[in-house]
Amino acid sequence: MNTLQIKNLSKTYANGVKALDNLSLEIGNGMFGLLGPNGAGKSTLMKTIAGLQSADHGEIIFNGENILQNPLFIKKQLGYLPQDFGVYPKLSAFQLLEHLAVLKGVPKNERKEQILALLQKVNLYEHRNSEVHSFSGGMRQRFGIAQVLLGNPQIIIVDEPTAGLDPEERNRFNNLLSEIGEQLIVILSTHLVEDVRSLCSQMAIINKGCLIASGAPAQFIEQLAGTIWSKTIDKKDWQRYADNYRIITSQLNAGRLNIHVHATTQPGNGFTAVVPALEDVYFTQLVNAPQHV
Ligand SMILES: Nc1ncnc2c1ncn2[C@@H]1O[C@H](COP(=O)(O)OP(=O)(O)OP(=O)(O)O)[C@@H](O)[C@H]1O
Repeated sequence: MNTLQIKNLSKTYANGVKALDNLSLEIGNGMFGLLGPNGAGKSTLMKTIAGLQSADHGEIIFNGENILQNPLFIKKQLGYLPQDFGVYPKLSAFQLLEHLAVLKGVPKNERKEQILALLQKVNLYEHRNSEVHSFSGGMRQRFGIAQVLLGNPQIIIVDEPTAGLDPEERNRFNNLLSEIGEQLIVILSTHLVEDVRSLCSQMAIINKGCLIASGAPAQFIEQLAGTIWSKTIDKKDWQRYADNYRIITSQLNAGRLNIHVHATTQPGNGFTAVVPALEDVYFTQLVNAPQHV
C-alpha cells in the first residue's frame, strides 16, 4: 500500500498569491479526484507533489519519506502528465518513449518490451512509427498515459487530462485511466465533476488553496439525499429566486433555467426532490465553505 500525506502545506508565489493555504490531505492507493474552481491551487499542489516546485511550509510524506527534503525519492516512482504536455520533438511514438525510458532509468534489456506493451495498452501500437506531433488531442493524451506508466511508477498524477477532448476520446481516455488499477496512487485533477464520480473512490475539493472537504464521492452524495430540490423557472425570475433560496446550480434547458436548491425541507411551490449528483455536492460545498480572502 502506498501512502501520501500532505501536512499543513502552504505556498505563496512571488506576486503575493497564496496558492496553498495550510492544506492537509491523506491519499492511499486507488483513484483520487481533486476538484476545485480555476485558480484553486490544484496545479500548484500537483507540481509540489511531483517535486517540480518548493513549498513555503509543511510536509509531503510519500511512503514514509519527506519528499520536500528528498524529491528524488518520489521522482523515481512518479508518472506525471501535466496540463501542458504539448511540445513534441519530431520523433515517432516509439522513439520518444524510448528516449523517456532512458531518462526514467528503465533498464536497456526491458525497454523495448515495456514500450511495445504500453503502446498496446493505450491503443497506439499501430501508430508506433508515426510522429507524436501529428497525433490528435486524444491520441496525445493516450500517449501521455504511456509515458506516465514507463518504469512502473507507484504514483501517477494527471492534471486536467480530458480538457479539449471530444466526448468519445474522453470516454476512451477515462476507460484507460480506470484500467490503471488500484495498486498505485492515481491523482486526477479535473473540472469535470462527473469524471470524478465515475472514476474515483476518494476525492477532495479545494478552493483558494484550502481544503474544503475530502472523502468518498458516494458518501458525500448520500449525505445530501433529500436536500436537493429542482425547479424550472424563467430566466427573468432568477434574481428573485437567488434572493430567497440557496441556489446550487442553474442550467439552461430549452431557453428556461433549471435550478437546484439546497434545503433541508420542501422549499416551496413547484420544487421537486431530486437524487443528488456529485455536481450538487461540489457546488453545495463551495457555496457553504467559509470565505477566505
Ligand atoms: N508561477 C506562478 N506565479 C504566480 N502566481 C501563480 C503561479 N502559478 C499559479 N499562480 C496563481 O496561483 C493560484 C493557483 O493556481 P493553480 O494553477 O495552482 O490553480 P488551479 O486550481 O490548477 O487552476 P486551473 O484549474 O485554472 O488550472 C492562481 O491564482 C494562479 O494565478
